[in-house]
Amino acid sequence: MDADIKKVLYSEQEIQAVTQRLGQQITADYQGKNPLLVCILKGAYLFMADIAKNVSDYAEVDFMNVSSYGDGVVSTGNVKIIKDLDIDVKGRDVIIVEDIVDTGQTLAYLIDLFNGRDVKSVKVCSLLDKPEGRKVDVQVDYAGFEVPNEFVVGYGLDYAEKYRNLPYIGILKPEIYTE
Ligand SMILES: O=P(O)(O)OC[C@H]1O[C@H](OP(=O)(O)OP(=O)(O)O)[C@H](O)[C@@H]1O
Ligand code: HPA
Repeated sequence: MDADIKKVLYSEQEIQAVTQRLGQQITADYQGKNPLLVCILKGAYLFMADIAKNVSDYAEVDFMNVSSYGDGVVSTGNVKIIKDLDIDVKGRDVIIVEDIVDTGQTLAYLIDLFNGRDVKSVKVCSLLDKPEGRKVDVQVDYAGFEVPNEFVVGYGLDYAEKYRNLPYIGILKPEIYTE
């Protein structure tokens, strides 16, 4: 699998350190509240587990599966809900847990959706931020690492469903995919 990776950007150890830092920040900011951590599947499945373990105050978790990339490396721009939340978000302090914010289209869609469902507040925690990919202006409140404008995989992120189980974040060799 490593043969498909051009460069490792962030090791498992570096990711653990950043999830600790973000978990501590969230714990401090939400003291006395009961935030709902919303994991955006599938990409955020590993990050969610690490963030949840590092939020030391009381928090609830729920899962939503949305997709807009299909099997390609370019967003279709059409965000589809594959699985919705189980918990009612009305009046809740929601923290969206994402693996990456790239064009920003998924996040813009989700923020609109949750505001329409009358949340008390909505913030965003993303392991990766790719600012050069942005097509829609969205803000990441808790960001792990900035990545360059290349297709990255690992630690939850896929190309055509592969590489999600890599324990690190790496740049995929361009010859592996076709745009
Ligand atoms: O900022 P954007 O350009 O919208 O990209 C970010 C989204 O794309 C990926 O999801 P994807 O649609 O690939 O589904 P997946 O999480 O199941 O892989 C990723 O997990 C984010 O949710
Ligand atoms: O760079 C990326 N890699 C994997 N999934 C993604 N979804 C948006 N950008 C990316």
